[in-house]
Amino acid sequence: MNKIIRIGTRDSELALWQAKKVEDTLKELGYRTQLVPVKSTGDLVLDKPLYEMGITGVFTKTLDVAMINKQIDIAVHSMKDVPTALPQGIVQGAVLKRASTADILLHKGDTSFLSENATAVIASGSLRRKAQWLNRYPNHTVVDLRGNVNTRMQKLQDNEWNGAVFASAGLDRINKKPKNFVPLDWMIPAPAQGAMVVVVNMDDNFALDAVAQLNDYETEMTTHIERQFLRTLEGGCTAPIGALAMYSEHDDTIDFKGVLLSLDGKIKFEIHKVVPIEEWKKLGFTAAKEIMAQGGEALINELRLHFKR
Ligand SMILES: NCc1[nH]cc(CCC(=O)O)c1CC(=O)O
Repeated sequence: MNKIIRIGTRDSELALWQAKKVEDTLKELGYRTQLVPVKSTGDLVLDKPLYEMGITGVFTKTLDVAMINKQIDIAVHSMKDVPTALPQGIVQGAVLKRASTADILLHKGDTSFLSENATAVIASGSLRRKAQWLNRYPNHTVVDLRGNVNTRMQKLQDNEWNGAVFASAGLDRINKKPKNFVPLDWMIPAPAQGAMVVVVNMDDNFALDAVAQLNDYETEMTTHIERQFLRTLEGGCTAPIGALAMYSEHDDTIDFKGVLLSLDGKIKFEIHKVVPIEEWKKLGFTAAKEIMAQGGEALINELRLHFKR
């Protein structure tokens, strides 16, 4: 019980907040912990190429390498940034209780551009947000916007754009949600948006036992459904895909919404199912198969070709 659990985190404000949240909870349970901010892959060396180890995520690979090198014991991620296939030897230790799943639009006080036929420039670096925005507002233009939450907020202020799309959960966590925002209740979030995951080395029973106590079963289940939908549809390519599963205690059912769009938002395949809880394990898979049968498979194949070029 005396071992110190080293918690790896990236050094953005949001990442640090999330890692501290896990640290505090572990401390409350009586564990000793240490936060280890990990900067870039540059100073981390592995004796095998990353892809051979199944390390693919842009946001997660630095921590994956640190974990395989045993420089950290666990890593905390925004679950939506984690590829659906984890690297060899790394397992999901816990999914924390989910916060808001919503996307929101930050604007500058005037929202008249949301009325029909108006034009506007909206910023987002996400294929999913861009496609859903253009599907709903075909007269608008969507420009690219990348960086961590703080950088993106600054860029919105520094540019003439009308607004930019953010995950509500990220802004809530670092307490930076401005008053100028509108919730986008029609937009389907990224699979696992608003959830945090803790990953652990497969053979580390001490950390696995500790972290298991942080798991929220309902969030584990709903994010599993959403990520299964994503994995079944895209199979390694990137595509504008949204998914949201919600458990209803009252009916003991899962409400699932999924969407796949073309990059320009002109084509959209949607699914909405409400199923008894007993069917949760296959729900993401069956929903994805239905989207494919609607014509989604051809669209995915097109996207695969597009990104190969
Ligand atoms: N890709 C960046 C990212 N990863 C997780 C969050 C916020 C927290 C969450 O969605 O769980 C964000 C910022 C955003 O999408 O605005």
